Amino acid sequence: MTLIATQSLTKTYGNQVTALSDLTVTVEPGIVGLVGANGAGKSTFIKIMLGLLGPTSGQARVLGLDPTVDGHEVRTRVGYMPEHDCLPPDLSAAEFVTHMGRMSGLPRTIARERASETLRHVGLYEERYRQIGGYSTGMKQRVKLAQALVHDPDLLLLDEPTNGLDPAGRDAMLALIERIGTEFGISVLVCSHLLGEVERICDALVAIEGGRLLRSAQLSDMTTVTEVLSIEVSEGTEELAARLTEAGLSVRADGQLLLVPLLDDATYDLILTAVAELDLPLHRLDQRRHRVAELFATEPTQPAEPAEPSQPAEPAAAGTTREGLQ
Ligand SMILES: Nc1ncnc2c1ncn2[C@@H]1O[C@H](COP(=O)(O)OP(=O)(O)OP(=O)(O)O)[C@@H](O)[C@H]1O
Repeated sequence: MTLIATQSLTKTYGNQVTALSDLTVTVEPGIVGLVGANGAGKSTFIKIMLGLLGPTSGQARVLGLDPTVDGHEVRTRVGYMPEHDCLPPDLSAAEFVTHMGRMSGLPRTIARERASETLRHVGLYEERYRQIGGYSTGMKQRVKLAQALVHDPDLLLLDEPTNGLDPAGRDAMLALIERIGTEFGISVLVCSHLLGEVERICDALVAIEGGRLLRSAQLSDMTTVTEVLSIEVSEGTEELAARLTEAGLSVRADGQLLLVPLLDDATYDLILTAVAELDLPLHRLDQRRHRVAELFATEPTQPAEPAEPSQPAEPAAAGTTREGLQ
């Protein structure tokens, strides 16, 4: 079942700011990244899906429901982790998550049990009776995740879940989201301006820019194999580069890697012969895959609808990363 489907969705704030513009997209089950620079329209998108904001024009369906009409039902089936800190400092995590469970319609005892269970899933079981005000940023993010999970939703909407976390905290949060998606079978839409981060855990990506759809695809379709061989030796990289150039190959260095166009099978033979003759420890020799960020860096914008001749879509600057999307 399609989780989210929008048709020409547009949202303007006070006739001045266009946060979403003619956005037509579908989100299928799995872990899906909604990526875009700050201000691209991700939070607006989520709030419309939850029925917290109405669109200016266009339609949205979430789990087959229209959030402008069935907002309450949508919110009972969807968990939401907001971007900003919204936690009461003088309540314990157990009290707060139980309260949120009650707000979602769970009976008192069930809400208490589910709160303990979800706090265990997010790794806060031992700390659950401490006041939230004394928690670290990472712990607060986990409380926000627990309250989104407490009513056992079919879909989680997470707005910048790694905000404010250090690298280890980010890794832990991403691992937790991945586990929720794979082990619990709950679909997740993760909003982030950090493309390199979400691509690690997502099955599919939806990229938006200035409220418009940039690209929507399965991750596997985005990481296509290229006609370039990537070579890594533990030592003697420069020596090998020189030898391959002598052999007539066009060699490009990329950090510790050497990149060589794959012309035919003879290219493999030339490389293996050079490595053997120089007696170098070969660490890796494989066909390079595009990284997702490279695709965003070099491909022109694909408008959702054909652009008006008078208003051509602006291509992305070749060879640069999109501003703010890291
Ligand atoms: N309540 C509002 N009133 C006016 N403009 C708004 C409002 N909320 C958002 N905007 C504007 O709409 C645009 C999209 O904002 P939105 O918060 O949806 O983007 P975002 O991708 O979630 O970015 P961020 O991660 O920085 O929140 C921005 O230009 C923002 O300034």
